[in-house]
Amino acid sequence: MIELEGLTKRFGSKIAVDHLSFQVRPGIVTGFLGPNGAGKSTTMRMMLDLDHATSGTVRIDGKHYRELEEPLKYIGALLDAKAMHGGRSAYNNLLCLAQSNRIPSSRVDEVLDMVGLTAVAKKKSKGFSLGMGQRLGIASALLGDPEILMFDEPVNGLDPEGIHWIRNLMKALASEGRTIFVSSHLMSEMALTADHLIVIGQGKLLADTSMADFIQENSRSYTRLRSPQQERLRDVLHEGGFTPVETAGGVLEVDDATTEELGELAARHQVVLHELSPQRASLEEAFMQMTAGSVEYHAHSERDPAAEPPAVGAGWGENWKKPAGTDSTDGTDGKGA
Ligand SMILES: Nc1ncnc2c1ncn2[C@@H]1O[C@H](COP(=O)(O)OP(=O)(O)OP(=O)(O)O)[C@@H](O)[C@H]1O
Repeated sequence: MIELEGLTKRFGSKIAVDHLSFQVRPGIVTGFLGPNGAGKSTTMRMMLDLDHATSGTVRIDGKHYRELEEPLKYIGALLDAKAMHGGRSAYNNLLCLAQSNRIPSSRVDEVLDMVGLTAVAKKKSKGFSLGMGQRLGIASALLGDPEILMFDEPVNGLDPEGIHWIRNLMKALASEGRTIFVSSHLMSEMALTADHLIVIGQGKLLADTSMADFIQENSRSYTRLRSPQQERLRDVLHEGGFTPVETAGGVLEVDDATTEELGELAARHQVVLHELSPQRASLEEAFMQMTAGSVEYHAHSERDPAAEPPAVGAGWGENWKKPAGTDSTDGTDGKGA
């Protein structure tokens, strides 16, 4: 378990992290999202005591990082894959880390095997590709067999097989009851990996919620219907009390109805259906929805918001429906569930 309470970091006049309070719970993968410059890396660095907090606290299983006797055995982290000593082999990089943390050298072989680097264990890490460097960074995070693991952009530079591997690794580690905290800019990847989301913008907590609830509350879900008897279908839907909206290609879209209701209605009136499909927005679309109407979007209103990336800066996330008691604007952030 990781617990943040009122965590704040100032760099001069810049507030990078602003009274953040949340918990990262064991047994699930918690995703950490926010636009560039939101304060994710600074938050993670403070969790590991690499940056000193201006105010507030972080507790790792109830203790401050500095109070952990052998920290690698409590918390492992991949923050910067390039942090390894390039002149040393992958094996020696891990061996040095193991020896300085009283971890048996046999564990080095185990983690090299886990990340698929056994064949290049004796090669100097400066010759490694970005993906191999990520794997070495993940190996170092796993070295102490910690209960808590933090990964900052772990899929950076990984090929599809590597992405699949890290996704399954994180899920497997979580299913063993470990606490997994991961940041990523790849929304599609995050949607497949994380069970819970912590979202920040401009250093402030915007959301602390399950993945399913986040998508549900920030997007429209509807049913798509196609039929060779389109006009008849439209009439039947109207008679059934629904309000179909016709879109391109003769597709009808209906909100607030289940596929069962619509399918049975069509069957009762002997209308042939070629498509009856529930539509649920992706995590990325939910983000677009969350940021739509923000101050920045109004500033660019002549352009199509759907073609824009999520807004960064003032107003980011204003549309998020915060759970009661999580208002961070007054500096008294509520804790997440
Ligand atoms: N050492 C520093 N000195 C001054 N400002 C800093 C420093 N480190 C971070 N910042 C600023 O703090 C803010 C948060 O940065 P941070 O790197 O934590 O964001 P992030 O969410 O990790 O961004 P990204 O997604 O781009 O990695 C940014 O405005 C950044 O410019």
